[in-house]
Amino acid sequence: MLAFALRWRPPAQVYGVARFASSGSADVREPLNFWAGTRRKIPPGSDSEPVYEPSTGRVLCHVEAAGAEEVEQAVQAARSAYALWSKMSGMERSRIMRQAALDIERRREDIAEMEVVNNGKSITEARLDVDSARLCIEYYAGLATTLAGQHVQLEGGSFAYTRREPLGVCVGIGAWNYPFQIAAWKSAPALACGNSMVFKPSPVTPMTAVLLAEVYARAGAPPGLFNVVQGGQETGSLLCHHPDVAKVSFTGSVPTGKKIMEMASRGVKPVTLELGGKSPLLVFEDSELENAVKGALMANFLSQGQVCSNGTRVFVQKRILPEFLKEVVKRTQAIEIGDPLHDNTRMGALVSQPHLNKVLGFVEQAKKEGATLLCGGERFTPSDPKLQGGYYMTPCVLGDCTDDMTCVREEIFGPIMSVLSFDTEEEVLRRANDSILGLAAGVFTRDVKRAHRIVEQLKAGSCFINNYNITPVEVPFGGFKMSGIGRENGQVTIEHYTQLKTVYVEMGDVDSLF
Ligand SMILES: NC(=O)C1=CN([C@@H]2O[C@H](COP(=O)(O)OP(=O)(O)OC[C@H]3O[C@@H](n4cnc5c(N)ncnc54)[C@H](O)[C@@H]3O)[C@@H](O)[C@H]2O)C=CC1
Repeated sequence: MLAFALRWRPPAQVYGVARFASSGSADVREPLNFWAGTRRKIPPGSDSEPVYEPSTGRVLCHVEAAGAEEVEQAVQAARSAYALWSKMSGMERSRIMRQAALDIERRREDIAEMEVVNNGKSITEARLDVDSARLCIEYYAGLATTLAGQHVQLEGGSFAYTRREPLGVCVGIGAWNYPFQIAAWKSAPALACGNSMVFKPSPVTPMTAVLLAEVYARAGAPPGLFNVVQGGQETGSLLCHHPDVAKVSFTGSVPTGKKIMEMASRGVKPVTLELGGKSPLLVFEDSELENAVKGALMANFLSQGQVCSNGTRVFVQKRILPEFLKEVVKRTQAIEIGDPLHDNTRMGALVSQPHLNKVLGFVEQAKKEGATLLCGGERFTPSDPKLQGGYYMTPCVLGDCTDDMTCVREEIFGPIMSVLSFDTEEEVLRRANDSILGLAAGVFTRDVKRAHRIVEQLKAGSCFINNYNITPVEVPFGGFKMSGIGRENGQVTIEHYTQLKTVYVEMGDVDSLF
């Protein structure tokens, strides 16, 4: 999920001073759990996991998992904050959220750098992620003032009205690919609607959610409004089962999404699920080739390819295939890989060693199944000695792919573009829709009628015409089929974080049947 259009320009005045000129120098000491308004240390003896700096392979710190007692404290803190927050007017909530957005703007560089240190993506992308988080909070701060019910006039002067009420304590569970942005995309609509939140980041990237917690606290949020508990599966499951939790919003893999849904079903709790994708990108022979090539790169190589909405099945109409491949390969080979904290780097490190191994395994498998390796797909070792333990690989383009290959069927979550060819519109639509997933899809064509005809038939939640991976916070984002349930961003998300109460008001006498 690229959160945000690259055409956005940073505000004229950006505060914050770069702390790390290059990778390998971050020093993390402060506790990463946060509830009731402050960072919390977990008592010794709890589970702890090493956290790595993907660009160097260095251990940054150990993250302490919250157990049953800590989860309880965080949920109770969220309950107390909810009692205050849910009674405030939309204007009051909006003011605090706007303060939070301003603080994020001031701390843009600090937050972005910490994201790079923990996730491995380039600083250029991390800044855009932070901007997206800020914009999301600004957007929902605006919507907080507009929440309203309906008035319905009924017979005999009686009437009914609806109240749009918050749900209570909501849980957010995040993935490692957009750690800060996911925390903001989940908390902003939740808080705008009057809920409080306990957020659990991925144990792979625990560092920046706590910065968001500090931002909300500094902005004047009641202690406990946004809490962070660290940990993996166990902590996540404690949260999902907790009787005082009203809703779970999850971003991650399909198998975990199913488990979350099962756990939430025991308490009949609503879920929002943002899951994986294997999205198609359709390039017709009448496309503007340069834009189509740029679109294919944007669809595959952001965040080292670790993006759920990526258009990893690139279908190209036969007549333009040679020219398209030539350009795509040329541009892919020119991608600057290296220290993600350097401004000129366009591709940093993958998130972890096991993940890198898994992605490289997909390249080997693709070769065995008959795909042609057109470029990349190898482990990359930067010349800087500090970076030599990092998890880098060269971005890869696979040609001669067919629909049955593993690289075309499975979500790889790495910088691998699979290119397939097609002849006709009917054929490519059938093949594009032949997936259990349906997060996103894209089409490049100059024919405006074809573009809309295609989009109407694509089974995907987010469709792009003549661009890819642009996700402004004003519009809903989410998947069809096994890519998820519910939406994030846009006005519709208000419905996912509120419930309606209907109030009937009798203006006459009770007309009893008894
Ligand atoms: N759709 C997307 O945006 C993402 C998709 N993925 C896909 O998932 C694969 C595995 O990545 P993971 O980080 O292991 O994803 P995951 O789906 O296992 O984990 C995502 C989050 O869920 C939590 N979690 C895991 N098991 C849980 C449980 N039983 N109860 C409650 N919470 C639980 C994790 O701690 C993490 O915070 C990736 O290789 C990629 O293919 C990963 C990240 C994001």
